[in-house]
Parts: sequence; structure tokens; C-alpha cells
Amino acid sequence: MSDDLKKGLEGVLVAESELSFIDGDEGRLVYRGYDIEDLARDASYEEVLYLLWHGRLPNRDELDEFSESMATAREIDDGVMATVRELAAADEEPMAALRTVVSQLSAYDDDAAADPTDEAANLRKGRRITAKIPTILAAFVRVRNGDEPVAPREDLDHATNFLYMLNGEVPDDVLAETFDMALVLHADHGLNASTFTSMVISSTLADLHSAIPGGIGALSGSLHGGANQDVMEALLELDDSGKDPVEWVEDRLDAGERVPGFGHRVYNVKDPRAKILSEKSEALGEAAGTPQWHDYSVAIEEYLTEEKGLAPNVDFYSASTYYQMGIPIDIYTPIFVMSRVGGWVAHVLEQYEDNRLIRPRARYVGPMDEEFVPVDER
Ligand SMILES: CC(=O)SCCNC(=O)CCNC(=O)[C@H](O)C(C)(C)COP(=O)(O)OP(=O)(O)OC[C@H]1O[C@@H](n2cnc3c(N)ncnc32)[C@H](O)[C@@H]1OP(=O)(O)O
Ligand SMILES: O=C([O-])CC(=O)C(=O)O
Repeated sequence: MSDDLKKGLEGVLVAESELSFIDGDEGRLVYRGYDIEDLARDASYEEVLYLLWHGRLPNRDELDEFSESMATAREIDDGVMATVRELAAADEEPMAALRTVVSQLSAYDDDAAADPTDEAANLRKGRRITAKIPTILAAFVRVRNGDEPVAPREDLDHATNFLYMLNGEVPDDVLAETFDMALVLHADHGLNASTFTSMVISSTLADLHSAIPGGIGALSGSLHGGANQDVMEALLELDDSGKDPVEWVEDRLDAGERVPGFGHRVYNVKDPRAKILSEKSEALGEAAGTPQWHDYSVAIEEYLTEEKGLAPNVDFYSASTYYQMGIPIDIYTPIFVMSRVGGWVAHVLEQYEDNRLIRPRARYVGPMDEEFVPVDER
């Protein structure tokens, strides 16, 4: 047993996985052998889900059948909708609402009582959870805005249907394709903290409905998925301040604050997903006549890369992309969930396939040999 302490488990190898490969020095991300640039350009989110869950890309018939099975699983039960309404009325945080409601889905899932390691049942459960998350999120946003939820449409793909349910109108092709691409980009990323959380939960032989809310909780933090919301709030703060982006970022660093959307445990260079999203953010800004968001971002990136050796991660350019798509800022991280749930399900399936309880240890540095004194004598 080694006594080397690896704080934050940095660089510690804890599993073998066939799902995603990351080269942190080259800035390369691969899902099951396919480069992220190719998938972002040519594959739909449904194709990527199939790839992650079934081990290979589907043919046309398989994709049609899979997409249909996703589309027909979108509706949520009345009890679930009642919780959505209650949480919206209580002004719950969107990530907390999603965590609560996804947990509740087990009460209505036909496979809830199945053996937690039953692969066929887990594929059905994973599909239902993934299909229902957009319905839950869109309904939550509409209800809190005083609108009625919009029922899902089975003839629309996953990305288009979400924007339709959110806004009550079918998005144009640019918005739908950009959103689908964002879902593809966020679907998996090795043993990031939320995926590892889901794996730890499933390693106890707890079920998928326990592992996914755990992943949502872990993703919500500002060091992980929560950073995309922080990025947009920072860009708006910069805009309001009237400062030059470099001056603003210097002030922030001088105040001892981190810049959200920069730095990464694995990448030492620009995150390949940030490269793709940066192009999208720029194109949306040009089309809408709002180039400032991309311009600010580029100025911050240039300064932090050159002066501090910090490169942008996926959250940096997704923020201005979503903002220019008119998506409310506090659902950027829930949108990350909408995509990453695919990766969580895939890693949980892998974990069950060759399970061993995940249980590291801590070096004890507390006191020893204390004399116990009864409570009334202390
Ligand atoms: C989808 C995702 O989860 S991507 C990550 C999203 N999170 C963020 O964008 C939040 C901002 N970034 C960070 O806080 C970090 O870079 C993390 C959490 C992503 C990675 O953390 P770690 O691998 O533990 O790196 P660590 O925190 O040790 O940072 C290393 C050094 O870089 C600095 N640093 C890292 N990120 C930043 C940042 N965003 N702003 C300013 N300084 C930073 C740290 O201060 C530290 O410097 P020091 O050694 O002088 O103290
Ligand atoms: O890999 C990580 O640590 C964080 C990340 O970029 C992701 O989860 O997409």
C-alpha cells in the first residue's frame, strides 16, 4: 500500500475505459475512436448517444429506431410535472430542481425494480432519463416565467425539440444545429468529477437513478459545469464596467479571483471543444450584430494564454454561444446535464460490467489516544 498522497487524485489511474480519450498536450478529444471535430461537424446527439451506449455508430435503420425510442419517451408523468410546478413556484435553482426531479423519475420507471446491473434495463432507464431531462428543464423554465409547459413533439430531434419546448416555436436551422453540436461536444469527457461521482455511486451497486442525480450535483459546482454560467455573468459584468477586457481581467486576478472558463486538470492547451464553440460564438455574433461577446472573450483568452499560461476550457465559449441563442443564463449548466447524462450512463454501464467497489483512503492526521470525558464533565 503506497502512502503517496495525490490531492485531487491528480493523474491517478483508476479504471480502463473505451469511451473517451483525451490528449491534454495536443488538445485532442476522441469518443470511441472518433475525433470530436468529426462528430461535432457530422454526427447528431442521438448518434453520439448510440455510439457511447452501444459501442459503435448506428446504421440508418438503427438510428431511426433509436431516435424514435428516445422521442416516444419524452413525456413526463403528472406526478413529475407536479414537482416541476412546485419547484418553479418555490423559485428553486434550476440545477437543484433538475437533481430533485431526475431522482423522482425512478418512481415512474417500469425498470426501477430491476437488478441495478441489468444492462438491458439500464439502457432503457438511461434512455428514458436522457429523453425526459429536456422536458423537465423546459417545463421548469416556462412555469417559473408564468407560461404553460409545451408538450414534446415526437417528429423533432432531441436538440430541436428542446428549443421548441423552451420557446414554444420551432427554432431555425442555425439554432437547432448549433445546439445539437453543443450537445455532441459535452457528451463525454473521461473521468471528470461528475462522471467519477456517478461511477463511485454505481460501484456500490446502487442504481442508475441514484448515480445520475449524484452526477448532476457534482456538475453544478463552479469548478466544474457551473463555470459556464459564471463565464456569462463575468462577461456581462465586464460589459457593464466599461473597462477594457485586459484591465478587467487583471483587476480580477489582483483581487485573488479565478477567471471562470480557464484552466483544466487535463488540458495544458486550448480545449478542442472551446475551439469549435469559439467559431460558433463568433458566427452568431456576426449574424446578430453583437460581436462584443466574442471580442471580449478573445481579448481575455489572448491575455490569459500569453501572460498566465491559462487556456480556455469548454465552458468559456459555450457561454457566449448560448447567450446569443437567447437561452437563460441560469440554465447553461442544466443544458450541460442534458448532454453529459449520456456520458454518465455510458460510464455507469462500463462500471457495472467489471465492477469493484471504489474506496480510496485518507492519511489520518487527527489526534490519537484522547481520554474520553463524559458529556457532563466536559
Ligand atoms: C467542464 C469543466 O469542468 S471545465 C472546468 C470548469 N471550471 C472553471 O472554468 C473554473 C476555473 N478553473 C479552475 O478553477 C481550475 O483551472 C480547475 C478547477 C478547472 C482545474 O483545477 P486544478 O487542476 O486543480 O488546478 P489548480 O486549481 O491547482 O490550478 C493550478 C494553478 O493555476 C491557477 N489557475 C487555474 N485556473 C485558474 C483560473 N481559471 N483563473 C486563475 N488562475 C487559475 C491556480 O491559481 C493555480 O495557480 P497556483 O499554482 O499559483 O496556485
Ligand atoms: O474533464 C474535466 O475535468 C472537466 C471537463 O472538461 C468536462 O467534464 O467536460
